[in-house]
Order: sequence, then C-alpha cells, then structure tokens
Amino acid sequence: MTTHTAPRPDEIVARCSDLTRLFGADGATIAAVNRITTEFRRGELTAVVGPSGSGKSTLMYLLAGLDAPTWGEVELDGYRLTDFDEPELAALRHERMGFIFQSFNLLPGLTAIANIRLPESLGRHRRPIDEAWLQQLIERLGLAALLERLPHELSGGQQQRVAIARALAHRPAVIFADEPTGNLDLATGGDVLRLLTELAHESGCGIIMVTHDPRAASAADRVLSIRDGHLVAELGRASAAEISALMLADAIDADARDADAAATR
Ligand SMILES: Nc1ncnc2c1ncn2[C@@H]1O[C@H](COP(=O)(O)OP(=O)(O)OP(=O)(O)O)[C@@H](O)[C@H]1O
Repeated sequence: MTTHTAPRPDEIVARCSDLTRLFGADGATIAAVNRITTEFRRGELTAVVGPSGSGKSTLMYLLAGLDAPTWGEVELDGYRLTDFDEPELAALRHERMGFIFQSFNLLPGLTAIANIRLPESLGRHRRPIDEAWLQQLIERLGLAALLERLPHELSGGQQQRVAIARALAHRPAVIFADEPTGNLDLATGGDVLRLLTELAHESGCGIIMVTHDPRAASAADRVLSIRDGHLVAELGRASAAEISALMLADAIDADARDADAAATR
C-alpha cells in the first residue's frame, strides 16, 4: 500500500459500479451479482436484503476484496480494489475494514479483552489502537465488567458485543456484518442492532449488513433489496412491515418475469 497515496476523507466510504460476478457451473453461467452500481456513506448502516441465493454474500465478498469481480469496480475509502494485489488487499482489510459474523468468531481460549485486542496483538493493525476510543467502546457496549471472561462464560448477545468491539477497535472505515443477529433472540438482536446503528453514527464508520430478516433490516438507515444478483429496490429508513412488503413485491415481480420467460420459450 505504500505505493498508493492516502485518500481524502469523503462522505462516500465505498462505492461499486457495474459490479458483476459470474460463476460457471455445469456449462451454465450464473450472475451471482449482476451490474450493481451503488454507494455507501460514512456513519450509515446499510442493510442488504434478499432471499437465499440472491447474491448478498457475493456482493459483500466483492466489496471487501475477498473475491474479485468478473467486471466492474469497487472503491473503498478512496482505494480502487482492482488496483491491489492480494497482500495489499489483506493489508487494506486489516487497516480499514472490520468484520462481524453470525457465529461471533471469538477465540474460545481467550478472554473478552484478549479477543478484542487480538488483531492488534497479531500485528495486523498498522495503527495502534487509540486507548481512549477503546475505553469509550467498552463502556458503550456495556463490556467493562465482562472483560476477563472467556467466551463460554458470556451470553450470545454479550459475545456479539465483544465481536463488535473487536471490529470497531481500530476505527475501520467500513464494517461488514453478515447476519449479525442470526444467532440471537429477538430482544437481544434488537439491542445489538441499536448499538451498531448508534456506533455507526457516532464513529462515522459505514456499516454494510447482509440479512434476510426484515426486522434486522428495519434498524438500518438504508435498505438495498437484491434479487437474482440485481439491485431491485432501495429504501431509506423503513419498518419491518415495509421491508417485508418490498421483498414480497420483488418476489412477485421476479416470478412474473420467470413466467413470461417460460411462456416465450
Ligand atoms: N463459488 C461459487 N461457485 C458457484 N456458484 C456460486 C458460488 N458462490 C455463490 N454461487 C451462487 O451465486 C448465487 C448467489 O449466492 P450468494 O451466496 O451470494 O447468495 P446469498 O443471497 O448470500 O444466499 P444466502 O442468504 O443463502 O447466504 C447462488 O445461486 C449461489 O449458488
């Protein structure tokens, strides 16, 4: 990354244009992500919703540089990912991105605080953790009394809050959250999402959350609906009922298109 000049701060933290990922299987080609052009802002939680197989995970992998597009571009924090080789992409991920998973992904033998500091202790973050920010995060996430506990001594919601602290500790530009409430009950998931949204607003970090759950998406500032690899609709803040209605309308449109295509064959 030393060969690239540092980007200027900008309202847009990530963007993709004409982003496309084709997979070939058994002689057939699937467009898992099909010509998606959109932007993600700092301080905003964006939910990407869609049914199973619609392309949500593939879109997230492309935005994080974990997969390469067949064509199209991704720009993250001012860096064009297609200009980077794999070691540079890994460095960019460690420095500018954070990840939160459905299964928390904490190391079972390490205390909560050791898990939070793990990326730093592995030398992955080039910038040292800002201790005042870390303290603030620990307070905001209600973790102060839990720092010496091992993951199995924490509830699911507490483990996810540790994972959020770990993802935010180095002040990334973007956090990718893959079904972050998938293993939590409704109330605990709601608390985690409220914290995520508040922390996005307070820290200026952009959060991109993949989910198939309209209730989880209703915590977001913006909702993108994906179907068959296409970005089919976009909403601002919306209720779970509005998001469900949108997903249903998209499903009916897709079924009608499939029926038309079958009839003309
Ligand atoms: N490595 C791969 N090789 C072939 N096809 C793939 C590959 N990865 C994904 N696909 C296909 O691309 C499409 C989109 O998959 P993707 O995993 O992005 O969907 P998703 O919306 O995240 O689904 P889910 O909610 O079930 O995780 C699917 O049809 C899937 O089978």
